[in-house]
Amino acid sequence: MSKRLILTDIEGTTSSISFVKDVLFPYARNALPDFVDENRDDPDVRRWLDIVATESGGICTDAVIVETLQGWIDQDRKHTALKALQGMIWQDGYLNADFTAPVYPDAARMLKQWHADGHALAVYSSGSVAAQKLLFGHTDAGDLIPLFSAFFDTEVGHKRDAASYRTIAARLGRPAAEIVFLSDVVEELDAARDAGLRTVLVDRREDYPQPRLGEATNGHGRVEDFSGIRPDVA
Ligand SMILES: CSCCC(=O)C(=O)COP(=O)(O)O
Ligand SMILES: [Mg+2]
Repeated sequence: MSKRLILTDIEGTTSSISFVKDVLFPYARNALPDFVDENRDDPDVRRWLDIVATESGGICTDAVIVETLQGWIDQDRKHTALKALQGMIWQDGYLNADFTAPVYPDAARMLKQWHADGHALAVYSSGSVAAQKLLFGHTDAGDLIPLFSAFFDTEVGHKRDAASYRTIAARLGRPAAEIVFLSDVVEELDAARDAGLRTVLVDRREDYPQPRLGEATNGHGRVEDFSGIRPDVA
């Protein structure tokens, strides 16, 4: 029997919510106007701006699109267009060393350990695949990208839809029951379990000061850091 594959979320699971909310989101919010000014004719950028315009009721100026996107950042919308544009903007931040990505030490340690033990590792986050690779390529524990064999974002579907996890299992070529999904969000774990994946709630004290116990875990195994996870008995 092959070793179980570990599929992990990022925000609130491998990295703190505060890094995303207090560093990444404000960086993208501030940089958006200049980024759109400078890249409005790049087809890879225009494509996403036009999707935002369509969702905002049709024809609108780029200034309105920027305001819409900034509003979505404030609301933490997990919209694929926003996430794609954020990923492009964060590239400058990582390459200019404006920030590195903090990964919880237990997460970095256990991801390396599981990889060395022969478990395949993959990522599923609302952040775009490009943003995921930037983050794991520039962590405070070094470049962690070689640990992962696949990356998935909301182009496969939303994280609270069971169909997304079925698509991921099919793309990975693995039975759902051989995949262990790690997340801080119970609704995401519910969707993964509906698709037949194994699930673990990562309930970090730094991100969730009130422990989620009893009914709040909705029957998912619960840990406070990665050292409590046993992939082969999850
Ligand atoms: C990939 S880093 C950016 C994180 C982000 O934008 C986000 O929305 C994180 O959501 P997650 O699904 O990782 O909780
Ligand atoms: Mg999360």
